[in-house]
Amino acid sequence: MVKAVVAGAAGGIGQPLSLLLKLNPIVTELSLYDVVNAPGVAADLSHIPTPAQVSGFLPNTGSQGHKGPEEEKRGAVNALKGADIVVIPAGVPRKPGMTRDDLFINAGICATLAESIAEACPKAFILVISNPVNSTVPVFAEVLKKKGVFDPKRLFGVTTLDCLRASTFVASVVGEPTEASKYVIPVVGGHAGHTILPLLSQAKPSIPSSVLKDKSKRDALVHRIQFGGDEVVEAKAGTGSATLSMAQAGAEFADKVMRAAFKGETGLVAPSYVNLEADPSAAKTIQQEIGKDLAYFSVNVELGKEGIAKLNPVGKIDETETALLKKAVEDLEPSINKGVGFSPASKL
Ligand SMILES: NC(=O)c1ccc[n+]([C@@H]2O[C@H](COP(=O)([O-])OP(=O)(O)OC[C@H]3O[C@@H](n4cnc5c(N)ncnc54)[C@H](O)[C@@H]3O)[C@@H](O)[C@H]2O)c1
Ligand SMILES: O=C(O)C[C@H](O)C(=O)O
Repeated sequence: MVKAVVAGAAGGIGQPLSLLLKLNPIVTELSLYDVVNAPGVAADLSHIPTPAQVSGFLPNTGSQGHKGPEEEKRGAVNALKGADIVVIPAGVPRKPGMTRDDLFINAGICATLAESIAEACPKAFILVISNPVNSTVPVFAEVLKKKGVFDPKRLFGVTTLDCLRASTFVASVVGEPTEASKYVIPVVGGHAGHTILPLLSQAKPSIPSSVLKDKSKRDALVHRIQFGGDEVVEAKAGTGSATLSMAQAGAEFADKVMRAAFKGETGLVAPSYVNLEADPSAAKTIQQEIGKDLAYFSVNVELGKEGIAKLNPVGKIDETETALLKKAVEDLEPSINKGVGFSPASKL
Protein backbone atom coordinates (compact mmCIF):
# COMPACT_ATOMS: atom_id res chain seq x y z
CA MET A 1 0.00 0.00 0.00
CA VAL A 2 1.46 3.34 -1.01
CA LYS A 3 -0.01 6.67 0.03
CA ALA A 4 0.95 9.67 -2.10
CA VAL A 5 0.05 13.25 -1.22
CA VAL A 6 0.04 16.25 -3.53
CA ALA A 7 0.25 19.58 -1.66
CA GLY A 8 -0.92 22.36 -3.95
CA ALA A 9 -3.13 19.85 -5.77
CA ALA A 10 -5.65 22.32 -7.20
CA GLY A 11 -3.05 24.40 -9.04
CA GLY A 12 -1.71 24.47 -12.57
CA ILE A 13 0.83 21.74 -11.80
CA GLY A 14 -1.13 20.10 -9.01
CA GLN A 15 -4.12 19.03 -11.11
CA PRO A 16 -2.31 17.26 -13.97
CA LEU A 17 0.26 15.88 -11.52
CA SER A 18 -2.54 14.43 -9.40
CA LEU A 19 -4.04 12.91 -12.56
CA LEU A 20 -0.72 11.28 -13.46
CA LEU A 21 -0.33 9.91 -9.92
CA LYS A 22 -3.90 8.60 -10.05
CA LEU A 23 -2.87 6.71 -13.20
CA ASN A 24 0.23 5.26 -11.52
CA PRO A 25 -0.62 1.70 -10.39
CA ILE A 26 1.90 1.85 -7.52
CA VAL A 27 -0.24 4.45 -5.73
CA THR A 28 -3.09 2.93 -3.72
CA GLU A 29 -4.09 6.05 -1.80
CA LEU A 30 -3.93 9.57 -3.24
CA SER A 31 -4.52 12.46 -0.87
CA LEU A 32 -4.91 15.94 -2.32
CA TYR A 33 -4.30 19.03 -0.24
CA ASP A 34 -4.73 22.67 -1.23
CA VAL A 35 -6.04 25.88 0.27
CA VAL A 36 -8.77 25.84 -2.41
CA ASN A 37 -10.77 23.28 -4.40
CA ALA A 38 -8.91 20.11 -3.38
CA PRO A 39 -12.13 18.18 -2.63
CA GLY A 40 -13.42 19.08 -6.11
CA VAL A 41 -10.27 17.85 -7.84
CA ALA A 42 -10.39 14.70 -5.69
CA ALA A 43 -14.04 14.00 -6.54
CA ASP A 44 -13.24 14.40 -10.24
CA LEU A 45 -10.22 12.07 -10.19
CA SER A 46 -11.96 9.52 -7.99
CA HIS A 47 -14.15 8.42 -10.92
CA ILE A 48 -11.15 7.04 -12.84
CA PRO A 49 -10.99 3.26 -12.39
CA THR A 50 -7.41 2.83 -11.12
CA PRO A 51 -6.30 1.46 -7.72
CA ALA A 52 -5.63 4.80 -6.00
CA GLN A 53 -8.41 5.84 -3.61
CA VAL A 54 -8.63 9.61 -3.72
CA SER A 55 -9.56 12.14 -1.05
CA GLY A 56 -9.28 15.93 -0.93
CA PHE A 57 -8.51 18.19 2.02
CA LEU A 58 -8.69 21.92 2.71
CA PRO A 59 -6.90 23.68 5.60
CA ASN A 60 -10.04 24.05 7.65
CA THR A 61 -11.76 20.78 6.93
CA GLY A 62 -11.06 17.11 7.03
CA SER A 63 -11.63 14.81 4.10
CA GLN A 64 -14.90 15.44 2.31
CA GLY A 65 -17.76 13.99 4.30
CA HIS A 66 -15.68 13.83 7.48
CA LYS A 67 -15.80 17.37 8.81
CA GLY A 68 -15.34 17.74 12.55
CA PRO A 69 -13.91 20.22 15.04
CA GLU A 70 -10.45 18.63 15.17
CA GLU A 71 -10.25 18.29 11.39
CA GLU A 72 -11.35 21.91 11.04
CA LYS A 73 -7.91 22.94 12.24
CA ARG A 74 -5.87 20.19 10.89
CA GLY A 75 -6.57 19.74 7.18
CA ALA A 76 -2.94 19.52 6.13
CA VAL A 77 -1.98 17.08 8.85
CA ASN A 78 -5.01 14.94 8.04
CA ALA A 79 -4.16 14.95 4.37
CA LEU A 80 -0.57 13.96 5.11
CA LYS A 81 -1.15 11.37 7.83
CA GLY A 82 0.79 8.18 7.07
CA ALA A 83 1.98 9.38 3.66
CA ASP A 84 4.80 7.48 1.98
CA ILE A 85 5.55 10.21 -0.54
CA VAL A 86 4.61 13.90 -0.64
CA VAL A 87 4.94 15.92 -3.83
CA ILE A 88 4.79 19.68 -3.34
CA PRO A 89 3.82 22.14 -6.08
CA ALA A 90 2.25 24.60 -3.61
CA GLY A 91 2.94 28.29 -4.07
CA VAL A 92 3.02 31.20 -6.43
CA PRO A 93 4.43 30.86 -9.97
CA ARG A 94 6.41 33.49 -11.91
CA LYS A 95 5.09 36.24 -14.13
CA PRO A 96 7.17 37.78 -16.96
CA GLY A 97 10.07 39.84 -15.61
CA MET A 98 10.35 37.88 -12.36
CA THR A 99 13.23 35.62 -11.34
CA ARG A 100 12.64 32.47 -9.36
CA ASP A 101 14.29 34.22 -6.44
CA ASP A 102 11.36 36.68 -6.48
CA LEU A 103 9.24 33.67 -5.43
CA PHE A 104 10.97 33.41 -2.06
CA ILE A 105 7.54 34.42 -0.71
CA ASN A 106 6.81 30.68 -1.07
CA ALA A 107 9.26 29.92 1.76
CA GLY A 108 6.54 30.45 4.37
CA ILE A 109 4.19 27.99 2.65
CA CYS A 110 7.03 25.48 2.48
CA ALA A 111 7.94 25.90 6.14
CA THR A 112 4.33 25.36 7.21
CA LEU A 113 4.01 22.26 5.05
CA ALA A 114 7.29 20.97 6.45
CA GLU A 115 5.90 21.34 9.97
CA SER A 116 2.82 19.35 9.02
CA ILE A 117 4.96 16.66 7.36
CA ALA A 118 7.13 16.43 10.49
CA GLU A 119 4.03 15.74 12.51
CA ALA A 120 2.03 13.59 10.11
CA CYS A 121 4.52 11.57 8.06
CA PRO A 122 8.14 12.17 9.15
CA LYS A 123 9.39 9.19 7.15
CA ALA A 124 7.81 10.23 3.86
CA PHE A 125 9.83 10.97 0.76
CA ILE A 126 9.49 14.71 0.15
CA LEU A 127 9.65 15.97 -3.43
CA VAL A 128 9.84 19.77 -3.58
CA ILE A 129 8.64 21.49 -6.75
CA SER A 130 7.79 24.91 -5.25
CA ASN A 131 10.20 27.63 -6.36
CA PRO A 132 12.81 28.83 -5.76
CA VAL A 133 13.89 25.19 -5.39
CA ASN A 134 17.47 26.29 -4.66
CA SER A 135 16.14 27.87 -1.44
CA THR A 136 12.93 25.98 -0.65
CA VAL A 137 14.72 22.64 -0.28
CA PRO A 138 16.98 24.13 2.44
CA VAL A 139 13.84 25.64 4.05
CA PHE A 140 12.30 22.14 4.28
CA ALA A 141 15.52 20.71 5.69
CA GLU A 142 15.83 23.38 8.37
CA VAL A 143 12.27 22.93 9.62
CA LEU A 144 12.62 19.14 9.64
CA LYS A 145 15.93 19.50 11.54
CA LYS A 146 14.26 21.70 14.16
CA LYS A 147 11.57 19.06 14.52
CA GLY A 148 14.26 16.36 14.88
CA VAL A 149 13.08 14.33 11.89
CA PHE A 150 15.38 15.40 9.06
CA ASP A 151 16.64 12.55 6.90
CA PRO A 152 18.65 13.91 3.95
CA LYS A 153 18.08 10.65 2.07
CA ARG A 154 14.37 11.44 1.85
CA LEU A 155 14.37 15.06 0.67
CA PHE A 156 14.51 15.86 -3.06
CA GLY A 157 14.38 19.08 -5.06
CA VAL A 158 12.68 18.15 -8.32
CA THR A 159 14.88 19.22 -11.25
CA THR A 160 13.53 16.68 -13.73
CA LEU A 161 12.01 19.36 -15.95
CA ASP A 162 15.51 20.61 -16.75
CA CYS A 163 16.38 17.07 -17.89
CA LEU A 164 13.24 16.81 -20.04
CA ARG A 165 14.07 20.15 -21.65
CA ALA A 166 17.67 19.07 -22.22
CA SER A 167 16.51 15.90 -24.02
CA THR A 168 14.01 17.79 -26.16
CA PHE A 169 16.26 20.70 -27.10
CA VAL A 170 19.31 18.51 -27.80
CA ALA A 171 17.26 16.22 -30.07
CA SER A 172 15.99 19.25 -31.93
CA VAL A 173 19.47 20.74 -32.44
CA VAL A 174 20.95 17.46 -33.66
CA GLY A 175 18.09 17.08 -36.15
CA GLU A 176 16.26 14.21 -34.43
CA PRO A 177 13.26 15.99 -32.90
CA THR A 178 11.14 12.83 -32.81
CA GLU A 179 13.85 10.92 -30.92
CA ALA A 180 14.01 13.26 -27.90
CA SER A 181 13.39 10.57 -25.29
CA LYS A 182 16.51 8.62 -26.27
CA TYR A 183 18.80 11.50 -25.17
CA VAL A 184 19.74 11.33 -21.49
CA ILE A 185 21.62 14.41 -20.32
CA PRO A 186 22.64 14.84 -16.68
CA VAL A 187 21.70 18.32 -15.47
CA VAL A 188 23.51 19.27 -12.26
CA GLY A 189 23.83 22.32 -10.00
CA GLY A 190 20.47 23.83 -9.14
CA HIS A 191 17.17 24.92 -10.65
CA ALA A 192 17.45 28.57 -11.69
CA GLY A 193 19.19 30.27 -14.61
CA HIS A 194 22.95 29.80 -14.52
CA THR A 195 22.73 27.27 -11.68
CA ILE A 196 21.18 24.85 -14.20
CA LEU A 197 24.20 23.08 -15.65
CA PRO A 198 23.52 20.60 -18.45
CA LEU A 199 26.47 18.25 -18.92
CA LEU A 200 26.28 17.98 -22.69
CA SER A 201 29.67 16.24 -22.80
CA GLN A 202 28.11 13.35 -20.80
CA ALA A 203 25.02 12.98 -23.02
CA LYS A 204 23.98 9.46 -23.94
CA PRO A 205 24.00 8.90 -26.86
CA SER A 206 26.75 11.45 -27.34
CA ILE A 207 26.06 14.73 -29.08
CA PRO A 208 27.87 15.07 -32.42
CA SER A 209 31.00 17.22 -32.34
CA SER A 210 29.42 19.39 -35.07
CA VAL A 211 27.24 20.71 -32.24
CA LEU A 212 29.55 20.35 -29.22
CA LYS A 213 32.48 22.04 -30.92
CA ASP A 214 30.43 24.81 -32.52
CA LYS A 215 30.58 27.55 -29.88
CA SER A 216 27.53 29.51 -30.99
CA LYS A 217 25.36 26.38 -31.40
CA ARG A 218 26.47 25.04 -28.05
CA ASP A 219 26.05 28.35 -26.21
CA ALA A 220 22.54 28.71 -27.63
CA LEU A 221 21.65 25.17 -26.58
CA VAL A 222 22.95 25.63 -23.04
CA HIS A 223 21.16 28.97 -22.77
CA ARG A 224 17.87 27.43 -23.93
CA ILE A 225 18.11 24.68 -21.31
CA GLN A 226 19.04 27.16 -18.56
CA PHE A 227 16.30 29.62 -19.44
CA GLY A 228 13.65 27.27 -20.87
CA GLY A 229 11.35 28.23 -18.00
CA ASP A 230 11.33 31.84 -19.24
CA GLU A 231 10.04 30.72 -22.66
CA VAL A 232 6.94 29.32 -21.01
CA VAL A 233 6.52 32.24 -18.59
CA GLU A 234 6.64 34.68 -21.51
CA ALA A 235 4.34 32.59 -23.74
CA LYS A 236 1.79 32.35 -20.91
CA ALA A 237 1.97 36.15 -20.64
CA GLY A 238 1.23 36.61 -16.96
CA THR A 239 -0.99 33.56 -16.40
CA GLY A 240 1.72 31.34 -14.93
CA SER A 241 4.72 29.17 -15.74
CA ALA A 242 5.28 25.59 -16.89
CA THR A 243 2.54 23.35 -15.53
CA LEU A 244 1.93 20.44 -17.90
CA SER A 245 5.58 19.66 -18.65
CA MET A 246 6.26 20.06 -14.91
CA ALA A 247 3.45 17.67 -14.02
CA GLN A 248 4.99 15.09 -16.37
CA ALA A 249 8.44 15.74 -14.88
CA GLY A 250 7.16 15.46 -11.29
CA ALA A 251 5.23 12.28 -12.06
CA GLU A 252 8.27 10.71 -13.76
CA PHE A 253 10.53 11.49 -10.83
CA ALA A 254 7.95 10.33 -8.25
CA ASP A 255 7.51 7.11 -10.21
CA LYS A 256 11.26 6.42 -10.03
CA VAL A 257 11.37 7.13 -6.29
CA MET A 258 8.40 4.80 -5.71
CA ARG A 259 9.69 2.02 -7.97
CA ALA A 260 13.02 2.02 -6.11
CA ALA A 261 11.48 2.26 -2.64
CA PHE A 262 8.36 0.14 -2.90
CA LYS A 263 9.03 -2.21 -5.82
CA GLY A 264 12.70 -2.85 -5.05
CA GLU A 265 13.81 -1.86 -8.55
CA THR A 266 17.52 -1.24 -8.78
CA GLY A 267 19.59 0.87 -11.17
CA LEU A 268 17.21 3.84 -11.08
CA VAL A 269 19.23 7.04 -11.38
CA ALA A 270 18.04 10.62 -11.84
CA PRO A 271 19.38 14.08 -11.13
CA SER A 272 17.91 15.81 -8.09
CA TYR A 273 18.81 18.82 -5.93
CA VAL A 274 19.71 17.31 -2.58
CA ASN A 275 21.43 17.87 0.73
CA LEU A 276 24.83 16.31 0.16
CA GLU A 277 24.83 14.83 3.67
CA ALA A 278 22.61 12.14 2.14
CA ASP A 279 25.88 10.45 1.19
CA PRO A 280 28.70 11.94 3.29
CA SER A 281 31.59 10.25 1.51
CA ALA A 282 30.28 11.28 -1.92
CA ALA A 283 29.68 14.78 -0.54
CA LYS A 284 33.41 15.29 -0.03
CA THR A 285 34.16 14.23 -3.61
CA ILE A 286 31.40 16.45 -5.03
CA GLN A 287 32.51 19.45 -2.97
CA GLN A 288 36.05 18.94 -4.25
CA GLU A 289 34.80 18.73 -7.82
CA ILE A 290 32.78 21.93 -7.54
CA GLY A 291 35.46 23.73 -5.53
CA LYS A 292 33.16 24.80 -2.70
CA ASP A 293 31.65 23.25 0.45
CA LEU A 294 28.05 23.78 -0.64
CA ALA A 295 25.53 21.83 1.42
CA TYR A 296 23.13 21.44 -1.53
CA PHE A 297 23.75 20.55 -5.15
CA SER A 298 21.94 18.66 -7.86
CA VAL A 299 23.71 15.49 -8.96
CA ASN A 300 22.75 12.12 -10.35
CA VAL A 301 21.12 10.23 -7.49
CA GLU A 302 20.93 6.46 -7.26
CA LEU A 303 17.56 5.64 -5.77
CA GLY A 304 16.90 2.82 -3.34
CA LYS A 305 14.59 1.53 -0.61
CA GLU A 306 15.38 4.42 1.72
CA GLY A 307 15.37 7.13 -0.92
CA ILE A 308 18.88 8.23 -1.81
CA ALA A 309 21.11 5.16 -1.95
CA LYS A 310 24.14 6.96 -3.39
CA LEU A 311 25.13 10.29 -4.87
CA ASN A 312 27.17 10.14 -8.03
CA PRO A 313 30.04 12.55 -8.54
CA VAL A 314 29.75 15.23 -11.22
CA GLY A 315 32.40 13.29 -13.14
CA LYS A 316 34.50 14.30 -16.09
CA ILE A 317 33.48 17.62 -17.63
CA ASP A 318 35.02 19.65 -20.42
CA GLU A 319 36.43 23.17 -20.45
CA THR A 320 33.13 24.86 -21.37
CA GLU A 321 31.36 23.07 -18.51
CA THR A 322 34.14 23.95 -16.06
CA ALA A 323 33.46 27.65 -16.72
CA LEU A 324 29.69 27.13 -16.42
CA LEU A 325 30.19 25.22 -13.16
CA LYS A 326 32.06 28.17 -11.62
CA LYS A 327 29.16 30.49 -12.38
CA ALA A 328 26.59 27.92 -11.18
CA VAL A 329 28.34 27.59 -7.82
CA GLU A 330 28.63 31.38 -7.45
CA ASP A 331 24.90 31.86 -8.05
CA LEU A 332 23.82 28.89 -5.97
CA GLU A 333 25.58 29.77 -2.73
CA PRO A 334 23.47 32.85 -1.80
CA SER A 335 20.23 31.01 -2.65
CA ILE A 336 21.18 28.17 -0.32
CA ASN A 337 22.10 30.61 2.44
CA LYS A 338 18.80 32.42 2.02
CA GLY A 339 16.86 29.17 2.47
CA VAL A 340 18.97 28.03 5.43
CA GLY A 341 18.57 31.41 7.12
CA PHE A 342 14.81 31.68 6.64
CA SER A 343 12.87 32.21 9.87
CA PRO A 344 9.24 31.22 9.59
CA ALA A 345 6.83 33.62 11.25
CA SER A 346 5.20 30.78 13.14
CA LYS A 347 6.94 29.21 16.13
CA LEU A 348 8.36 25.82 15.30
N1 LIG B 1 10.68 22.71 -9.88
C1 LIG B 1 10.30 23.06 -11.08
O1 LIG B 1 10.92 22.65 -12.07
C2 LIG B 1 9.08 23.89 -11.28
C3 LIG B 1 8.46 23.95 -12.55
C4 LIG B 1 7.32 24.71 -12.69
C5 LIG B 1 6.80 25.44 -11.61
N2 LIG B 1 7.41 25.35 -10.40
C6 LIG B 1 6.87 26.04 -9.23
O2 LIG B 1 5.75 25.32 -8.72
C7 LIG B 1 4.91 26.20 -7.96
C8 LIG B 1 3.45 26.04 -8.39
O3 LIG B 1 3.26 26.41 -9.72
P1 LIG B 1 1.80 26.36 -10.40
O4 LIG B 1 1.94 26.81 -11.78
O5 LIG B 1 1.15 25.06 -10.11
O6 LIG B 1 1.06 27.50 -9.55
P2 LIG B 1 -0.52 27.68 -9.29
O7 LIG B 1 -0.73 29.03 -8.73
O8 LIG B 1 -1.28 27.31 -10.50
O9 LIG B 1 -0.82 26.58 -8.18
C9 LIG B 1 -0.29 26.66 -6.89
C10 LIG B 1 -1.28 26.03 -5.95
O10 LIG B 1 -0.74 26.09 -4.63
C11 LIG B 1 -1.82 26.32 -3.76
N3 LIG B 1 -1.36 26.82 -2.47
C12 LIG B 1 -1.04 28.08 -2.11
N4 LIG B 1 -0.71 28.12 -0.79
C13 LIG B 1 -0.80 26.84 -0.34
C14 LIG B 1 -0.58 26.23 0.92
N5 LIG B 1 -0.21 26.95 1.98
N6 LIG B 1 -0.77 24.91 1.03
C15 LIG B 1 -1.18 24.17 -0.04
N7 LIG B 1 -1.40 24.70 -1.25
C16 LIG B 1 -1.21 26.02 -1.40
C17 LIG B 1 -2.71 27.33 -4.50
O11 LIG B 1 -4.01 27.37 -3.98
C18 LIG B 1 -2.64 26.76 -5.90
O12 LIG B 1 -3.70 25.85 -6.15
C19 LIG B 1 5.45 27.61 -8.25
O13 LIG B 1 6.25 28.03 -7.17
C20 LIG B 1 6.31 27.43 -9.50
O14 LIG B 1 7.33 28.38 -9.62
C21 LIG B 1 8.53 24.60 -10.23
O1 LIG C 1 10.29 29.03 -14.83
C1 LIG C 1 9.62 28.92 -13.80
O2 LIG C 1 9.42 29.88 -13.03
C2 LIG C 1 8.99 27.61 -13.47
C3 LIG C 1 9.94 26.48 -13.45
O3 LIG C 1 10.97 26.65 -12.54
C4 LIG C 1 10.45 26.10 -14.80
O4 LIG C 1 11.63 25.81 -14.94
O5 LIG C 1 9.64 26.06 -15.76
